Amino acid sequence: MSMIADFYGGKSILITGATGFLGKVLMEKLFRTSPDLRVIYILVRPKAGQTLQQRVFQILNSKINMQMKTRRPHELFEKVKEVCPNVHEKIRAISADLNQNDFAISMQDMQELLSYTDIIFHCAATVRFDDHLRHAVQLNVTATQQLLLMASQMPNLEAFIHISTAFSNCNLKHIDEVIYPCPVEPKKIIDSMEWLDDAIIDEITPKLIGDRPNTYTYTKALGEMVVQQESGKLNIAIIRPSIVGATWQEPFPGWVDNINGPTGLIVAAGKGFLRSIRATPMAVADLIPADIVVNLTLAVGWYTAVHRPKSTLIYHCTSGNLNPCNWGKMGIQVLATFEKIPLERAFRRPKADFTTNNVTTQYWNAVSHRAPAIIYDFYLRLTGRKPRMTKLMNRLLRTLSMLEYFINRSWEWSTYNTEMLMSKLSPEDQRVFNFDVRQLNWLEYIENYVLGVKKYLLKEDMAGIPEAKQHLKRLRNIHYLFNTALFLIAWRLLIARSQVARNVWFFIVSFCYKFLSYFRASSTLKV
Ligand SMILES: CCCCCCCCCCCCCCCCCCCC(=O)SCCNC(=O)CCNC(=O)[C@H](O)C(C)(C)COP(=O)(O)OP(=O)(O)OC[C@H]1O[C@@H](n2cnc3c(N)ncnc32)[C@H](O)[C@@H]1OP(=O)(O)O
Ligand SMILES: NC(=O)C1=CN([C@@H]2O[C@H](COP(=O)(O)OP(=O)(O)OC[C@H]3O[C@@H](n4cnc5c(N)ncnc54)[C@H](OP(=O)(O)O)[C@@H]3O)[C@@H](O)[C@H]2O)C=CC1
Repeated sequence: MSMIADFYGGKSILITGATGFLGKVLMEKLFRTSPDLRVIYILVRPKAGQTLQQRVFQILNSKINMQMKTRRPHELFEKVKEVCPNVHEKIRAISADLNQNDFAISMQDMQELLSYTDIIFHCAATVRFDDHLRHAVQLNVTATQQLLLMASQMPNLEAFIHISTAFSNCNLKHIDEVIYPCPVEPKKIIDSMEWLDDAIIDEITPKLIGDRPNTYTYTKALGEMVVQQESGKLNIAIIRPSIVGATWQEPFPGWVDNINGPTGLIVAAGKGFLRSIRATPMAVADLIPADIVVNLTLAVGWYTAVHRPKSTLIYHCTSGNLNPCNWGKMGIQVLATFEKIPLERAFRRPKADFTTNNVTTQYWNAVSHRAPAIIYDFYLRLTGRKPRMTKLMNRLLRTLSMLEYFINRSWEWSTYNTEMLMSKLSPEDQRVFNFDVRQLNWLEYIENYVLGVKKYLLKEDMAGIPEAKQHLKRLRNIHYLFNTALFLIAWRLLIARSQVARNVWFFIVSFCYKFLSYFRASSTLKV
């Protein structure tokens, strides 16, 4: 019997960010392992044209692939529906916007949340690297502060689990499971965001974030400080995952549904848009599968509530120190998988190289990214269609420039608390809530990741693989034709303009002619 699964039975659980990547996997695992939980409250903001019910429906139900008109196998909540057929009755969606005062939650809903919540998992955040500081502070800092205030009014609350990121202190090389203070107090930052105008905020942002690369990592660090300062009598724990990737094993290998982190680049490589990337092949690729993060989160929730550690414990959910893999190995495996299982309608053949300095990066960006996009847009214009490739390529290059910081450095995260927790679990819990990253086989994981991107994110049918391979062959022929034509044109132009080139050309032609004549003569003699 799993003690952790048992613990969540009958509980009322509040999840923020449940419509996000990690939130969905968390909810799925909770329902699958503790189908007798009382309710999961999810704070959901209404989105353009969608009611709350429609958003919940979208999480729970398989999307129909309109091209195939069939229900696709393996949607996220498929297994849950077997063990918990009334799952939709156990999700209580509460209209809430974390950017608003009191989250704009109705009085009645607030009363219900305060009275019944036993555990909080705070996953909501803005994960954009380029978010305006005001917005990033509002969501990653102020909202966390408000949620803690709410939590302090919950008489039944047993644990508050805050999801941060292993990169909140990415300005350091070695990171321990402690909170490192930022120079300016979060309260001062929150206050200043109230009265400073956008232009001044823009001006001071680089000074505030200091040696961190973006507003995301900075505000996540401030969020941790807020958690520490406002913890009061609450039982709190912080989890710091590194780069969250597709699921490893559960509920299915390779499940992923958004383009954050490496996923977007995997798609770009598979579709042939991404041809070169500025990355250090030997740098540690600290990826961590989403199901490992979720298993650790649920174990931490149990441990924090039951064992009530005296101080706020921080748990690193990283792979680098226990089972390292590097970007070089990862890139090779991604491309090898696309050889076997290509994506449909690729723009070019999947083939990408790592570059290591600014000059080669600029060169390959011009030759392999910008030039093909301009040529393709020219072709689209000629055939009366709207050009779009240059815009898409510029977006990709912007994304690459934002991710570069993370793929050209290595960090060391200590994992004492995480390993301590693992040793406290029963063998059954170690199996059901496995977060031992040492058991992960990277090559197998990456292959499943790439396959998952094709199946779950892009919703491509496996039956289309032969056609996708055919398409790649056509692209290869076009590539050879194009290169030959380019060579001939360049040569013709050179010959027209340069006496030296002409001389070289005549020398080569006469040499070939003599060579052939010699062969012809010697074969005639033999006869
Ligand atoms: C040699 C072969 C190589 C093969 C590949 C090898 C893999 C190497 C991978 C290396 C990756 C390294 C990643 C490091 C990440 C470190 C992470 C730190 C960990 C964390 O804690 S944070 C969580 C991660 N966060 C992110 O990843 C967010 C990063 N993204 C952004 O900040 C912004 O999106 C970005 C990059 C600034 C781009 O902004 P913008 O140009 O404005 O574009 P949009 O965001 O508007 O989106 C464009 C387009 O995509 C759609 N979109 C956006 N997000 C999603 C989503 N989550 N799911 C689905 N679709 C999404 C969006 O709607 C837009 O579509 P349109 O149709 O409207 O144009
Ligand atoms: N993905 C990763 O690589 C990593 C993630 N993390 C952390 O994990 C957590 C979850 O990340 P992930 O699932 O990937 O992120 P997602 O972007 O997929 O999800 C973010 C969630 O926050 C919600 N949210 C955003 N703004 C608001 C708002 N104003 N009001 C209510 N809800 C809001 C989103 O809701 P909506 O659907 O309405 O947009 C969504 O549910 C975050 O705290 C992140 O910092 C840490 C390390 C790595």
